Amino acid sequence: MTKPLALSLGEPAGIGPDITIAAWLRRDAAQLPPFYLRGDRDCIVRRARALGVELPVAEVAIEDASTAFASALPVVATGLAATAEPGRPDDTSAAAAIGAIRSAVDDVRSGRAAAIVTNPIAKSVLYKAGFAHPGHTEFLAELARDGGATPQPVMMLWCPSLAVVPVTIHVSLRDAIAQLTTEMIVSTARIVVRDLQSRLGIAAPRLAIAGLNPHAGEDGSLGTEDRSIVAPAVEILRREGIDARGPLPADTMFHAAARTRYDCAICMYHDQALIPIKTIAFDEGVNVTLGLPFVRTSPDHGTAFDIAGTGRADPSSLIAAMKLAARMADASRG
Ligand SMILES: NC(=O)C1=CN([C@@H]2O[C@H](COP(=O)(O)OP(=O)(O)OC[C@H]3O[C@@H](n4cnc5c(N)ncnc54)[C@H](O)[C@@H]3O)[C@@H](O)[C@H]2O)C=CC1
Ligand SMILES: NCC(=O)COP(=O)(O)O
Repeated sequence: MTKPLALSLGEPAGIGPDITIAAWLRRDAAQLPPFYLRGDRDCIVRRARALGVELPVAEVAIEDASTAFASALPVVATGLAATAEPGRPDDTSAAAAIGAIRSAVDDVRSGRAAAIVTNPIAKSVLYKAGFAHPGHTEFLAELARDGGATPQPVMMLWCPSLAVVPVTIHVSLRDAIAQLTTEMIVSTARIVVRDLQSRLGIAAPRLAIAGLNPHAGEDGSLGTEDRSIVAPAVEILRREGIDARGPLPADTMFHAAARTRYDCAICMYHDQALIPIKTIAFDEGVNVTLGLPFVRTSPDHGTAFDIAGTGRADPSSLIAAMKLAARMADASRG
Protein backbone atom coordinates (compact mmCIF):
# COMPACT_ATOMS: atom_id res chain seq x y z
CA MET A 1 0.00 0.00 0.00
CA THR A 2 1.57 3.30 -1.04
CA LYS A 3 -0.86 5.86 0.32
CA PRO A 4 -0.94 6.45 4.08
CA LEU A 5 -3.96 6.04 6.34
CA ALA A 6 -5.54 9.23 7.68
CA LEU A 7 -6.11 8.91 11.45
CA SER A 8 -8.45 11.50 12.94
CA LEU A 9 -7.61 13.03 16.34
CA GLY A 10 -10.86 12.07 18.08
CA GLU A 11 -11.71 13.62 21.43
CA PRO A 12 -8.46 15.28 22.53
CA ALA A 13 -9.20 14.67 26.22
CA GLY A 14 -9.71 10.95 25.63
CA ILE A 15 -7.23 8.16 24.97
CA GLY A 16 -6.97 8.90 21.24
CA PRO A 17 -3.61 10.69 21.65
CA ASP A 18 -2.32 7.91 23.95
CA ILE A 19 -3.14 5.05 21.59
CA THR A 20 -1.92 7.00 18.56
CA ILE A 21 1.45 7.45 20.22
CA ALA A 22 1.55 3.83 21.39
CA ALA A 23 0.61 2.53 17.93
CA TRP A 24 3.35 4.58 16.26
CA LEU A 25 5.92 3.33 18.79
CA ARG A 26 4.89 -0.27 17.92
CA ARG A 27 4.80 0.35 14.16
CA ASP A 28 7.57 -2.12 13.31
CA ALA A 29 6.60 -4.93 15.69
CA ALA A 30 2.95 -4.60 14.62
CA GLN A 31 3.90 -4.22 10.94
CA LEU A 32 1.67 -1.20 10.63
CA PRO A 33 1.01 0.52 7.32
CA PRO A 34 2.11 4.18 7.27
CA PHE A 35 -0.38 6.56 8.87
CA TYR A 36 -0.56 10.21 9.81
CA LEU A 37 -2.61 11.95 12.45
CA ARG A 38 -5.05 14.61 11.29
CA GLY A 39 -5.06 16.99 14.21
CA ASP A 40 -2.95 19.27 16.33
CA ARG A 41 0.79 18.69 16.80
CA ASP A 42 0.93 20.47 20.17
CA CYS A 43 -1.78 18.22 21.59
CA ILE A 44 0.32 15.15 20.77
CA VAL A 45 3.54 16.67 22.07
CA ARG A 46 1.84 17.54 25.38
CA ARG A 47 0.39 14.04 25.72
CA ALA A 48 3.75 12.39 25.01
CA ARG A 49 5.27 14.55 27.71
CA ALA A 50 2.49 13.61 30.17
CA LEU A 51 3.13 9.94 29.39
CA GLY A 52 6.88 10.37 29.83
CA VAL A 53 7.51 9.16 26.28
CA GLU A 54 10.32 10.37 23.99
CA LEU A 55 8.41 10.98 20.77
CA PRO A 56 9.60 12.58 17.55
CA VAL A 57 6.63 14.38 15.98
CA ALA A 58 6.81 15.85 12.47
CA GLU A 59 4.24 18.27 11.11
CA VAL A 60 4.15 17.41 7.42
CA ALA A 61 2.18 17.74 4.19
CA ILE A 62 0.17 14.61 3.34
CA GLU A 63 2.47 13.84 0.43
CA ASP A 64 5.42 13.52 2.83
CA ALA A 65 3.64 11.52 5.54
CA SER A 66 4.60 8.01 4.38
CA THR A 67 8.27 8.93 4.22
CA ALA A 68 8.24 10.74 7.56
CA PHE A 69 6.47 7.78 9.22
CA ALA A 70 9.66 5.75 9.60
CA SER A 71 11.34 8.28 11.88
CA ALA A 72 8.58 10.44 13.42
CA LEU A 73 4.85 10.42 14.10
CA PRO A 74 3.53 12.45 11.16
CA VAL A 75 0.89 15.07 11.95
CA VAL A 76 -1.01 16.86 9.19
CA ALA A 77 -2.40 19.97 10.83
CA THR A 78 -6.10 20.78 10.72
CA GLY A 79 -5.39 24.31 11.97
CA LEU A 80 -7.63 23.69 14.99
CA ALA A 81 -5.97 23.82 18.39
CA ALA A 82 -6.90 21.09 20.86
CA THR A 83 -6.06 22.24 24.38
CA ALA A 84 -8.09 19.81 26.52
CA GLU A 85 -6.29 18.05 29.36
CA PRO A 86 -6.58 14.26 29.69
CA GLY A 87 -10.01 13.35 31.04
CA ARG A 88 -11.29 16.93 30.85
CA PRO A 89 -12.87 17.94 27.53
CA ASP A 90 -12.91 21.71 27.02
CA ASP A 91 -14.34 24.28 24.62
CA THR A 92 -11.91 23.27 21.86
CA SER A 93 -12.76 19.57 22.01
CA ALA A 94 -15.76 19.40 19.69
CA ALA A 95 -14.34 21.65 16.96
CA ALA A 96 -10.99 19.84 16.99
CA ALA A 97 -12.63 16.40 16.84
CA ILE A 98 -15.10 17.32 14.09
CA GLY A 99 -12.51 19.24 12.07
CA ALA A 100 -10.17 16.25 12.07
CA ILE A 101 -12.91 13.95 10.75
CA ARG A 102 -13.78 16.43 8.00
CA SER A 103 -10.13 16.79 6.99
CA ALA A 104 -9.55 13.03 6.95
CA VAL A 105 -12.58 12.59 4.69
CA ASP A 106 -11.25 15.30 2.35
CA ASP A 107 -7.92 13.47 2.25
CA VAL A 108 -9.39 10.12 1.27
CA ARG A 109 -11.89 11.61 -1.15
CA SER A 110 -9.15 13.53 -2.93
CA GLY A 111 -7.15 10.32 -3.30
CA ARG A 112 -4.29 11.34 -0.98
CA ALA A 113 -5.09 8.86 1.79
CA ALA A 114 -5.90 5.16 1.40
CA ALA A 115 -8.58 5.04 4.09
CA ILE A 116 -9.78 6.72 7.25
CA VAL A 117 -9.23 5.42 10.75
CA THR A 118 -11.01 7.41 13.45
CA ASN A 119 -10.02 7.86 17.07
CA PRO A 120 -12.96 7.80 19.50
CA ILE A 121 -15.16 10.84 20.02
CA ALA A 122 -17.25 11.55 23.11
CA LYS A 123 -20.73 11.79 21.70
CA SER A 124 -22.18 13.76 24.60
CA VAL A 125 -19.41 16.38 24.28
CA LEU A 126 -20.19 16.81 20.59
CA TYR A 127 -23.96 16.86 21.14
CA LYS A 128 -23.56 19.69 23.66
CA ALA A 129 -21.68 21.63 20.99
CA GLY A 130 -24.54 21.17 18.51
CA PHE A 131 -23.27 18.13 16.58
CA ALA A 132 -26.40 16.86 14.83
CA HIS A 133 -25.39 13.27 14.04
CA PRO A 134 -25.62 10.23 16.34
CA GLY A 135 -21.95 9.36 15.70
CA HIS A 136 -19.18 9.01 13.13
CA THR A 137 -21.19 6.48 11.16
CA GLU A 138 -23.96 8.87 10.19
CA PHE A 139 -21.66 11.92 9.95
CA LEU A 140 -19.40 10.12 7.47
CA ALA A 141 -22.42 9.22 5.33
CA GLU A 142 -23.37 12.90 5.27
CA LEU A 143 -19.82 13.88 4.25
CA ALA A 144 -19.92 11.20 1.52
CA ARG A 145 -23.01 12.60 -0.23
CA ASP A 146 -21.11 14.64 -2.77
CA GLY A 147 -24.20 16.54 -3.89
CA GLY A 148 -26.26 13.37 -4.32
CA ALA A 149 -28.28 11.24 -1.96
CA THR A 150 -26.84 10.33 1.44
CA PRO A 151 -25.67 6.70 1.31
CA GLN A 152 -27.03 4.34 3.98
CA PRO A 153 -24.14 3.76 6.37
CA VAL A 154 -23.93 0.39 8.09
CA MET A 155 -22.04 -0.18 11.33
CA MET A 156 -20.14 -3.45 11.50
CA LEU A 157 -18.01 -4.62 14.42
CA TRP A 158 -15.42 -7.12 13.29
CA CYS A 159 -12.82 -9.46 14.80
CA PRO A 160 -11.28 -12.58 13.26
CA SER A 161 -13.94 -14.87 14.76
CA LEU A 162 -17.07 -12.70 14.56
CA ALA A 163 -18.67 -9.88 12.57
CA VAL A 164 -21.87 -8.23 13.80
CA VAL A 165 -24.09 -5.50 12.39
CA PRO A 166 -26.77 -3.64 14.36
CA VAL A 167 -29.68 -2.67 12.07
CA THR A 168 -30.75 0.12 14.43
CA ILE A 169 -27.81 1.95 16.01
CA HIS A 170 -27.72 4.84 18.46
CA VAL A 171 -31.34 5.10 19.51
CA SER A 172 -33.08 4.11 22.71
CA LEU A 173 -34.24 0.51 22.93
CA ARG A 174 -37.84 1.73 22.81
CA ASP A 175 -37.14 3.66 19.59
CA ALA A 176 -35.16 0.79 18.09
CA ILE A 177 -38.20 -1.47 18.34
CA ALA A 178 -40.52 1.24 17.02
CA GLN A 179 -38.22 2.04 14.08
CA LEU A 180 -37.39 -1.51 12.99
CA THR A 181 -38.81 -2.42 9.57
CA THR A 182 -38.44 -5.25 7.09
CA GLU A 183 -37.02 -2.78 4.57
CA MET A 184 -34.30 -1.63 7.02
CA ILE A 185 -33.18 -5.20 7.60
CA VAL A 186 -33.16 -5.95 3.88
CA SER A 187 -31.30 -2.79 2.82
CA THR A 188 -28.74 -3.27 5.62
CA ALA A 189 -28.15 -6.90 4.68
CA ARG A 190 -27.70 -6.05 1.00
CA ILE A 191 -24.96 -3.53 1.87
CA VAL A 192 -23.28 -6.06 4.15
CA VAL A 193 -23.23 -8.66 1.36
CA ARG A 194 -21.89 -6.20 -1.21
CA ASP A 195 -19.10 -4.88 1.04
CA LEU A 196 -18.10 -8.28 2.43
CA GLN A 197 -17.65 -9.37 -1.17
CA SER A 198 -15.83 -6.30 -2.48
CA ARG A 199 -13.84 -5.27 0.60
CA LEU A 200 -13.25 -8.47 2.53
CA GLY A 201 -13.10 -11.00 -0.31
CA ILE A 202 -15.95 -13.22 0.93
CA ALA A 203 -17.51 -14.49 -2.30
CA ALA A 204 -20.87 -15.66 -0.92
CA PRO A 205 -21.41 -14.20 2.55
CA ARG A 206 -23.53 -16.26 4.96
CA LEU A 207 -25.80 -14.09 7.10
CA ALA A 208 -27.36 -15.07 10.42
CA ILE A 209 -30.35 -12.82 11.10
CA ALA A 210 -31.15 -12.44 14.80
CA GLY A 211 -34.67 -12.37 16.11
CA LEU A 212 -35.78 -9.37 18.13
CA ASN A 213 -37.56 -11.10 21.01
CA PRO A 214 -36.50 -13.88 23.37
CA HIS A 215 -36.48 -17.23 21.50
CA ALA A 216 -37.15 -15.26 18.29
CA GLY A 217 -40.69 -14.67 19.52
CA GLU A 218 -41.51 -18.31 20.50
CA ASP A 219 -44.11 -18.65 17.73
CA GLY A 220 -45.58 -15.24 18.48
CA SER A 221 -46.16 -15.82 22.19
CA LEU A 222 -43.15 -13.65 23.18
CA GLY A 223 -43.71 -10.85 20.66
CA THR A 224 -44.95 -10.67 17.09
CA GLU A 225 -42.12 -8.69 15.43
CA ASP A 226 -40.09 -11.77 14.53
CA ARG A 227 -42.97 -13.09 12.44
CA SER A 228 -44.19 -9.77 11.05
CA ILE A 229 -40.89 -7.89 10.47
CA VAL A 230 -37.80 -10.13 10.63
CA ALA A 231 -39.04 -13.33 8.91
CA PRO A 232 -40.29 -11.46 5.80
CA ALA A 233 -36.86 -9.79 5.49
CA VAL A 234 -35.12 -13.17 5.56
CA GLU A 235 -37.56 -14.40 2.91
CA ILE A 236 -36.82 -11.42 0.61
CA LEU A 237 -33.07 -11.88 1.00
CA ARG A 238 -33.27 -15.59 0.26
CA ARG A 239 -35.35 -14.92 -2.85
CA GLU A 240 -32.50 -12.63 -4.00
CA GLY A 241 -30.09 -15.53 -3.66
CA ILE A 242 -28.50 -14.29 -0.44
CA ASP A 243 -27.54 -16.99 2.05
CA ALA A 244 -29.58 -15.66 4.98
CA ARG A 245 -30.99 -17.68 7.89
CA GLY A 246 -33.33 -16.55 10.62
CA PRO A 247 -34.89 -15.15 12.65
CA LEU A 248 -32.53 -16.98 15.03
CA PRO A 249 -32.80 -16.84 18.83
CA ALA A 250 -30.08 -14.32 19.71
CA ASP A 251 -29.00 -16.07 22.91
CA THR A 252 -27.69 -19.13 21.05
CA MET A 253 -26.16 -17.39 18.01
CA PHE A 254 -22.82 -16.42 19.45
CA HIS A 255 -21.23 -19.48 21.05
CA ALA A 256 -18.10 -20.77 19.34
CA ALA A 257 -19.70 -23.53 17.25
CA ALA A 258 -22.57 -21.29 16.11
CA ARG A 259 -20.13 -18.58 14.99
CA THR A 260 -18.54 -20.94 12.46
CA ARG A 261 -21.84 -21.18 10.54
CA TYR A 262 -22.03 -17.56 9.33
CA ASP A 263 -19.85 -14.68 8.18
CA CYS A 264 -21.91 -11.89 9.74
CA ALA A 265 -24.68 -11.68 12.33
CA ILE A 266 -27.34 -9.11 11.49
CA CYS A 267 -28.72 -7.90 14.81
CA MET A 268 -31.79 -5.84 15.55
CA TYR A 269 -30.33 -3.33 18.03
CA HIS A 270 -27.01 -1.97 19.27
CA ASP A 271 -26.36 -4.08 22.35
CA GLN A 272 -27.54 -7.33 20.75
CA ALA A 273 -24.64 -6.88 18.32
CA LEU A 274 -21.98 -5.18 20.42
CA ILE A 275 -22.17 -7.14 23.67
CA PRO A 276 -21.03 -10.46 22.12
CA ILE A 277 -18.12 -8.98 20.19
CA LYS A 278 -16.89 -6.71 22.99
CA THR A 279 -17.09 -9.71 25.33
CA ILE A 280 -14.97 -11.99 23.18
CA ALA A 281 -12.67 -9.42 21.55
CA PHE A 282 -12.65 -6.02 23.30
CA ASP A 283 -8.90 -5.72 22.73
CA GLU A 284 -8.91 -6.51 19.04
CA GLY A 285 -12.41 -5.60 17.84
CA VAL A 286 -12.73 -3.10 15.01
CA ASN A 287 -15.64 -0.85 14.11
CA VAL A 288 -16.09 -0.60 10.33
CA THR A 289 -18.53 1.59 8.41
CA LEU A 290 -19.93 -0.20 5.36
CA GLY A 291 -21.90 1.46 2.58
CA LEU A 292 -19.53 4.40 2.09
CA PRO A 293 -17.52 5.22 -1.04
CA PHE A 294 -14.35 4.96 1.07
CA VAL A 295 -13.00 2.71 3.81
CA ARG A 296 -13.41 3.77 7.45
CA THR A 297 -12.44 1.76 10.50
CA SER A 298 -12.08 2.61 14.19
CA PRO A 299 -11.17 0.93 17.45
CA ASP A 300 -14.22 -0.68 19.08
CA HIS A 301 -13.84 1.23 22.35
CA GLY A 302 -14.61 4.78 23.40
CA THR A 303 -12.73 7.73 24.84
CA ALA A 304 -11.93 6.06 28.18
CA PHE A 305 -11.64 9.39 30.04
CA ASP A 306 -10.87 7.45 33.23
CA ILE A 307 -7.43 6.37 31.95
CA ALA A 308 -6.47 9.12 29.46
CA GLY A 309 -2.92 10.30 30.01
CA THR A 310 -2.07 7.50 32.46
CA GLY A 311 -0.23 5.11 30.13
CA ARG A 312 -2.81 2.37 30.72
CA ALA A 313 -4.56 2.66 27.35
CA ASP A 314 -4.09 -0.44 25.18
CA PRO A 315 -3.56 0.39 21.47
CA SER A 316 -4.42 -3.14 20.24
CA SER A 317 -7.86 -2.25 18.90
CA LEU A 318 -6.48 0.80 17.06
CA ILE A 319 -3.70 -1.34 15.61
CA ALA A 320 -6.28 -3.91 14.46
CA ALA A 321 -8.34 -1.09 12.95
CA MET A 322 -5.35 0.18 10.98
CA LYS A 323 -4.50 -3.26 9.66
CA LEU A 324 -8.08 -3.95 8.63
CA ALA A 325 -8.36 -0.54 6.93
CA ALA A 326 -5.24 -1.25 4.87
CA ARG A 327 -6.54 -4.69 3.93
CA MET A 328 -9.94 -3.33 2.89
CA ALA A 329 -8.41 -0.45 0.94
CA ASP A 330 -6.16 -2.87 -0.91
CA ALA A 331 -9.10 -5.16 -1.73
CA SER A 332 -11.16 -2.19 -2.95
CA ARG A 333 -8.41 -1.22 -5.39
CA GLY A 334 -8.74 -4.73 -6.86
N1 LIG B 1 -16.04 5.16 17.83
C1 LIG B 1 -16.29 6.03 18.80
O1 LIG B 1 -16.08 7.22 18.61
C2 LIG B 1 -16.83 5.56 20.12
C3 LIG B 1 -17.07 6.49 21.08
N2 LIG B 1 -17.59 6.11 22.30
C4 LIG B 1 -17.76 7.18 23.28
O2 LIG B 1 -16.84 7.00 24.32
C5 LIG B 1 -17.33 7.60 25.52
C6 LIG B 1 -17.06 6.70 26.70
O3 LIG B 1 -17.79 5.49 26.50
P1 LIG B 1 -17.76 4.25 27.50
O4 LIG B 1 -19.05 3.57 27.38
O5 LIG B 1 -17.26 4.69 28.84
O6 LIG B 1 -16.73 3.23 26.85
P2 LIG B 1 -15.15 3.21 26.77
O7 LIG B 1 -14.83 2.19 25.76
O8 LIG B 1 -14.60 4.56 26.58
O9 LIG B 1 -14.67 2.69 28.22
C7 LIG B 1 -15.19 1.54 28.83
C8 LIG B 1 -14.13 0.95 29.80
O10 LIG B 1 -13.10 0.33 29.03
C9 LIG B 1 -11.83 0.92 29.30
N3 LIG B 1 -11.12 1.05 28.03
C10 LIG B 1 -11.63 1.52 26.86
N4 LIG B 1 -10.70 1.50 25.91
C11 LIG B 1 -9.57 1.03 26.48
C12 LIG B 1 -8.25 0.79 25.99
N5 LIG B 1 -7.90 1.03 24.71
N6 LIG B 1 -7.31 0.31 26.85
C13 LIG B 1 -7.65 0.06 28.13
N7 LIG B 1 -8.90 0.25 28.65
C14 LIG B 1 -9.84 0.73 27.83
C15 LIG B 1 -12.12 2.28 29.91
O11 LIG B 1 -11.07 2.72 30.75
C16 LIG B 1 -13.43 2.02 30.64
O12 LIG B 1 -13.14 1.49 31.92
C17 LIG B 1 -18.82 7.90 25.25
O13 LIG B 1 -18.95 9.29 25.09
C18 LIG B 1 -19.12 7.19 23.94
O14 LIG B 1 -20.02 7.90 23.16
C19 LIG B 1 -17.86 4.80 22.61
C20 LIG B 1 -17.63 3.83 21.66
C21 LIG B 1 -17.09 4.14 20.34
N1 LIG C 1 -21.04 1.91 20.12
C1 LIG C 1 -20.31 2.12 18.93
C2 LIG C 1 -20.01 3.53 18.75
O1 LIG C 1 -20.34 4.35 19.57
C3 LIG C 1 -19.31 3.93 17.52
O2 LIG C 1 -20.08 4.85 16.83
P1 LIG C 1 -19.50 5.70 15.64
O3 LIG C 1 -18.98 6.96 16.23
O4 LIG C 1 -18.48 4.88 14.95
O5 LIG C 1 -20.72 5.93 14.78
